[in-house]
Amino acid sequence: MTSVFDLAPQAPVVPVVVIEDAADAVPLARALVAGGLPLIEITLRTPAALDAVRAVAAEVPEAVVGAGTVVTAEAVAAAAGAGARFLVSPGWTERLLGALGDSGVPFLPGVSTASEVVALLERGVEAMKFFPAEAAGGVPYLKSLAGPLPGARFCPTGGISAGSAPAYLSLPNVPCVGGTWMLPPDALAARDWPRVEALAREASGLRGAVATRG
Ligand SMILES: O=C(O)C(=O)C[C@H](O)[C@H](O)COP(=O)(O)O
Repeated sequence: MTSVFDLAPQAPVVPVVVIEDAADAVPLARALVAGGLPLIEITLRTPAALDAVRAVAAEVPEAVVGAGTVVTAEAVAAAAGAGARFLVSPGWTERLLGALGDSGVPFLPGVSTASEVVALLERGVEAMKFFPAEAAGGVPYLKSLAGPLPGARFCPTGGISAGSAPAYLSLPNVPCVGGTWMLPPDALAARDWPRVEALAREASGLRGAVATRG
């Protein structure tokens, strides 16, 4: 199955969106895409989330929209039905993993310990979300996993900022990071899409910053 990491390999950052009004989804997604962040995770934390996924899938073809906070088998079916092209969960259980695998949609189950990583590798899953990234050990933790578990690749998410993202992106086992810093609540409340686009553009340049730093 296609890995989430192959859906938009040029995008170093996955914006994690919490949406209150589905009508905001399309302009918000367009701003993120224009800023260079086509991979967009809409969390299933609000009643508007599935409509938002549906709208972006239908109206913003340049975006690769996914669903986050997918914690039940029922949510897997709902998100896939709404057109989510990838699914993200903060954790996993056997039942959830079974539903994710059966959906045919690329997914990132969340892990925060070495044992969980081993358990997923044992089940043939190599793409994972590292959550909550900063609270669970951050860059030193992921650096420590790279030696014994080089097959696992992570999208760290949780507490990451524009300042801390480059250190994550410099790790060999981190193709991208997730975060909300390009979506400040006041900009969303004001529907300030140009500001979101500018912050997205800054975020999309972060891998370049890592590369030039060597
Ligand atoms: O909703 C989910 O499924 C989650 O796992 C939580 C999100 O990844 C974090 O809420 C990211 O938010 P920041 O910490 O602001 O970057």
